[in-house]
Amino acid sequence: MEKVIKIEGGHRLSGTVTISGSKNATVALIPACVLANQPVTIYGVPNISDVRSLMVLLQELNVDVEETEPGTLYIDPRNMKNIPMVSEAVTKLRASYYFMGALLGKFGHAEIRMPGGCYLGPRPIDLHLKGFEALGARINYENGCYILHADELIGTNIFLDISSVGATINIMMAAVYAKGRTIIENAAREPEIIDIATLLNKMGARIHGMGTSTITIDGVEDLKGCIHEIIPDRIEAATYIIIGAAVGDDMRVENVIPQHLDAIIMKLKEIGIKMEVGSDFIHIFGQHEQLKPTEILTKPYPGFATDVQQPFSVLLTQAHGQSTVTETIYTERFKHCDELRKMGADIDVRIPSAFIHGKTPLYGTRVKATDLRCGAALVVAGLMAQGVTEIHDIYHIDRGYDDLDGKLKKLGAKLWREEV
Ligand SMILES: CC(=O)N[C@H]1[C@@H](OP(=O)(O)OP(=O)(O)OC[C@H]2O[C@@H](n3ccc(=O)[nH]c3=O)[C@H](O)[C@@H]2O)O[C@H](CO)[C@@H](O)[C@@H]1O
Ligand SMILES: C=C(OP(=O)(O)O)C(=O)O
Repeated sequence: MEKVIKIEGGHRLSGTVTISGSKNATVALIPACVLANQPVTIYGVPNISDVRSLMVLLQELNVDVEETEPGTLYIDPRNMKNIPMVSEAVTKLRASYYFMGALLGKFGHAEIRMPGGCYLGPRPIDLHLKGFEALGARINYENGCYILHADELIGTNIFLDISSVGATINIMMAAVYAKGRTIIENAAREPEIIDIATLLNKMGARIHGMGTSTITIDGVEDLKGCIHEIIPDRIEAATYIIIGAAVGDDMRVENVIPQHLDAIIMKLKEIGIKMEVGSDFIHIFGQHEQLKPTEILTKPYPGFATDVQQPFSVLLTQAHGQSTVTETIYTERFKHCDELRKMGADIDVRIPSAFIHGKTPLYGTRVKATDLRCGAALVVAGLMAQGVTEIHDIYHIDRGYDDLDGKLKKLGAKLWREEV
């Protein structure tokens, strides 16, 4: 027996949806909290399975973690024990690898098995490991487990060959207690990185330059507790804006930082979506004229986010003519195209690009969420399709979308979960 999401398509949506705290910030903020020597409270925590997996991992490390009210986590690492992280929970998400940087930074020692997360093609962690080594760590890989050890971490200059989000955050966490100054060059500039650095600075870290490609970390001796509110999820926001563009009559997406969505807003306007961009909301006006095709090239922030490419592609099936989506981050991130084809889309994939020929009607059928944003794409497609779409492997979707069903139902969508 498996739980699936069923969506009856063809209903127009309207009303307001409120965006939750950023998944990709949260999953790094939680491991970052163990660097403190006193309790930390974080607000705006999304109710997603990645957070529940991280709570299990904290408990295994004997960290006191409590959801004091919905969306608020109290994390007290004072009785923490640095035991090897080999449980199943590590493999449930990508971000468990942030415990490498956090534990290495705090204790000079970390043992952890290979993380999980979406399969988007190969996802090496060589840049994380090279960064730790540059700070003075020795790394062994034994029985499926990374063992990182340093008698002392010493600040140094680290140039990232690729501006990796994960490597930037992991190195930042390892370096907060290092002796002297660490400079990360070609650092990633994603808003989530600013959020993690802000949390660490509230604790007493000395990090500068976050949000630029040069981040400087001056090591400190102690990190205290603090309170922190997570930034809104720009990928969840983009997903609902795309839903508004696809099937909305008049939809308002609230709790967004529009600046984080500049590249996506530009593309939506380019294909013919009409919207008002407010200070912390985006209003999508319904019923657009014939959509125009476009070309998308995914890029690190502030470029077009790879995580949005998949749901955006669904919208492009409704544009008149050929659109091209080219991946420069994860060149194999096109599994959603196979599923969309089952629903009637006309898409050729020649890696690293997908060629989408529109406009084609979409029909409900049985499809599989092969990864998180493929799942999001199938939800968008299901809302647009004629008939009922049955989405399998929905655990991927639940990793990253807080109260998806509730939010969509409030907007007038017809969807439900069923054991099949
Ligand atoms: C939890 C989280 O925040 N996940 C996001 C994060 O993933 P993640 O942090 O894993 O992605 P990275 O920014 O590290 O990856 C960018 C590129 O660098 C490559 N690379 C990365 C590290 C490394 O050591 N070696 C290497 O070659 C990757 O294969 C990829 O081609 O950023 C991705 C790119 O915006 C998003 O799709 C994910 O949603
Ligand atoms: C790929 C993603 O997540 P993760 O890195 O956690 O697998 C995503 O959020 O689209």
